Amino acid sequence: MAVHDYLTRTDSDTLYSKPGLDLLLVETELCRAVISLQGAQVLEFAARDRAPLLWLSPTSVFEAGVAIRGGVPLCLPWFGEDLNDPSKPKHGLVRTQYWELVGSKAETDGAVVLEMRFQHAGDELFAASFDCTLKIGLGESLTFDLELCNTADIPADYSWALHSYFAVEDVNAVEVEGLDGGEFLDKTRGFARDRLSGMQTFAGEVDRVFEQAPARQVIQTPSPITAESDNCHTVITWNPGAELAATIHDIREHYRGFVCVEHGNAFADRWQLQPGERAGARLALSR
Ligand SMILES: O=P(O)(O)OC[C@H]1O[C@H](O)[C@H](O)[C@@H](O)[C@@H]1O
Repeated sequence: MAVHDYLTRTDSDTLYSKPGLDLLLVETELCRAVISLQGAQVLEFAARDRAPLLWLSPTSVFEAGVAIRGGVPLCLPWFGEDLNDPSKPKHGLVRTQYWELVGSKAETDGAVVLEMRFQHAGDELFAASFDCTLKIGLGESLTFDLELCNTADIPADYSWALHSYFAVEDVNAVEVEGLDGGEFLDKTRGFARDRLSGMQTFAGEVDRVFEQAPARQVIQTPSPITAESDNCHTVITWNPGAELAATIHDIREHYRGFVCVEHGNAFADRWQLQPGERAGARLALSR
């Protein structure tokens, strides 16, 4: 398959009638996907004859430097608030920066792999320079292969997550399998430690960090979603619930349509990389 057979360069005006960002559209026998060059963020993915995997806010803005609400943003090199300096942007730097598409190829099984790259020079927000490659696999499932290299001459801590917004029929009826018995930090209660018994459900606001979490979760909703990871030790479960959602301009009443089950290495699982050291991880999502 030649590149132009499956990849179209487009923009948010053409696809969503909201000018502002350059997008990639991938259409193959196996799937349809939309990817934003800002953030290397997958916004839409549906395998052929399958329900859409991801939720993209109908009220998201598409503006350079502003986080897009939905899909799979990559939060890196810190996750959530920078605890040492809350004035820094939430969820790191890379989700609001333009990434370079450095390569694309079609595999023999028909899957398309896009290779995206972002290089950080080191600045006042994050002193260490780093080089980040994200290979996005678009086939029957959606896969991410992340590789990060600390290119600085100082050691640095990297805390990150692929912040998947999964499309669900009704968040109140969703159950997440694969976290039973896990200890978590409850962000809604000042990071209090607690332990989950049974399935993770979403009655109201949920914001939990599971360290050393199992590699596989199943999101039970009509047409279940499976997430399977390799070297992602942290799972974060999030939905703001009705009350908090009402204060978030690009969520509001739409909170019922998604659940976030995020995979990465944050908090105690963060990567501590020496100068020149690399680390990698993989995540596969399917429905
Ligand atoms: O609104 P954002 O900056 O995209 O963050 C959205 C959410 O991301 C994660 O799930 C965090 O654990 C939440 O605390 C946060 O509210």
